[in-house]
Amino acid sequence: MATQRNNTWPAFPGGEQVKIASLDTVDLGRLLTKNPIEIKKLLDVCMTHGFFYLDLQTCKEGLQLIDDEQGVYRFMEEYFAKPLETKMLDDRKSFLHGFKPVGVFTGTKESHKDAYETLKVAREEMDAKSELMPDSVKAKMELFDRFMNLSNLVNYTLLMCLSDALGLTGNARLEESHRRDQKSNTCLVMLHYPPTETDGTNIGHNKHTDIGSITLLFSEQWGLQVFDPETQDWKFIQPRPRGHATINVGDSLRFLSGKKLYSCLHRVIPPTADVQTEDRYSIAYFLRPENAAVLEDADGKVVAASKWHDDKYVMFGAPHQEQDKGTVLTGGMETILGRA
Ligand SMILES: O=C(O)CCC(=O)C(=O)O
Ligand SMILES: [Fe+2]
Repeated sequence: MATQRNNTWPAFPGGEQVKIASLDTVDLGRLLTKNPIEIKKLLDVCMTHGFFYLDLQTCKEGLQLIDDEQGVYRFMEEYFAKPLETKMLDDRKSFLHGFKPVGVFTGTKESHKDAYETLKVAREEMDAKSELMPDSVKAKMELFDRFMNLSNLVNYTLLMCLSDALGLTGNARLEESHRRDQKSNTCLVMLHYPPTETDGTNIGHNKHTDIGSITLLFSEQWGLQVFDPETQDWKFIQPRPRGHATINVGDSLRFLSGKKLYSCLHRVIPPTADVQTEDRYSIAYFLRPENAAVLEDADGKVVAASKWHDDKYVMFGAPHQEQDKGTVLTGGMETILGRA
């Protein structure tokens, strides 16, 4: 039985009525004890929506993650409030490590750039306690190490339950292409959407499917939207702070599952008509396959997981016209869902 720590979730800003996605909730405690009904439910949501809430309040690992989530927000408020010049010292011009300023990628609106900055910590650098990690992260090593380990445990639990539900054995099990001692692009990404101008050139986080296998996402604020194939429009995802994470399947897991699982199309827009009025924070832990894992993409092309990662990041920076020409940005899902 879930101990509900909080079920009064924030209302949409300004009291406006908006379309809200109806997502199922999966229980982490039940998955950890291999409850067959919960495992079946997990498979069903991953085959039909690819997006769901995960209730973290039903096991000690989840409760610790909820507490640490708050610690990470406090860190982010302090970190992103620093002057740009200071944050740029952490810019390693990398898709996997360090700081990225606002405006590197394409935004949600034609001829606009993105409106978010990020700080990334790769799992392999955390595992190696690498000196290359940002000093501010190293100063909070205990928090980040625990947070990333718990996020990893959650995503592996999902992966193992999905392997069970799909009846996979031996090397075909999904965990076998996500071995922790192999090189991968698995990482923690902290995202900050600063307030924007009315007529600014930066807006949102453009529509996309995630590159990797499973994304564990936290945010206490509105802005995330998912494309609903039934109604052919965007719906907001209700934030459920202090108790739930939002989980989604990414392209790599879709491809590894022989396209049985559904990699979901999503984006972030300011909830208040094109202008981000408050600072928005979100935290994503991206579990990705080993770099050498072999994927068959939406066009039937065989690619290494690391190449899919790099190609997709290059596409994030391309103009809309270019993005719309191929299947990379949305993992081919627009052919299935309809054009967003
Ligand atoms: O900021 C968010 O809520 C979502 C970010 C996201 O979709 C991503 O970084 O892939
Ligand atoms: Fe995403």
